[in-house]
Amino acid sequence: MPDGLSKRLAGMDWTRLQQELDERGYAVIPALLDNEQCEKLISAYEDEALYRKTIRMARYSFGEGEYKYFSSPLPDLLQTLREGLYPELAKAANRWKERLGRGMSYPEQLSRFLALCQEQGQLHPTPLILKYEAGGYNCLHQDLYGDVYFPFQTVIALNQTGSDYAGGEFMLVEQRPRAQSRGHVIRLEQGEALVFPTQYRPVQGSRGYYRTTLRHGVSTITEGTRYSLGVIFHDAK
Ligand SMILES: O=C(O)CCC(=O)C(=O)O
Ligand SMILES: [Fe+2]
Repeated sequence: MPDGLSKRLAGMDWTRLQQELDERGYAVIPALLDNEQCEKLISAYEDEALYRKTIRMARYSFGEGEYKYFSSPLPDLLQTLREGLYPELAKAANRWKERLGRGMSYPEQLSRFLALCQEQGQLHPTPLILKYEAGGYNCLHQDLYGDVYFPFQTVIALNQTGSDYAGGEFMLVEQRPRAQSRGHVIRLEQGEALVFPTQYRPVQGSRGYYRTTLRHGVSTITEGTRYSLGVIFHDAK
């Protein structure tokens, strides 16, 4: 199964993705997973052996809904996603590091980046599956789990807006220096992935690049149940 995914990743239009990331900070990858892959992930939601931790969001005032972190070793599909997306995103991360004049250098391979996480005691995998029922939502936040962090993350819609649920748009809010915040609303189709900045992005200004701060969340699900898959690259303490 991940063979098809590896091919899909290898055949992607990475040039366009790089351009979109630079121009607006985020990029959509159409049909990254097929419906069967999405449905398999959803049907494994109750298979507790796959997960290391369940978070009920209301308990921490994170929102309303639930998510589960996959345990190590990650299922093949998640390992393939993380490994396959990382190298191109690391190129973008290093380019942004130059533009922002801050941050670490990102190794070319995921395994080397994860070794850096390990050195800082960040040992636990962070990919997660989220489930929101009607009334659910995810407050604006950033996913930082220690000193080492990767500046991009990915979320994949596992079911279909319109037929499986209504509402539940992905929100990205960009806080600009000494200016009002700008909001982006992204409606993802089943199997589509969104690559977005974990914390900052460089924006071209009249005197070079400046930095905006990003937070993401999910608007209220008004009907049905929404499932999503989060692929975060840095591991957690
Ligand atoms: O459910 C979503 O679309 C967003 C999940 C999220 O916060 C994440 O993947 O980091
Ligand atoms: Fe998140």
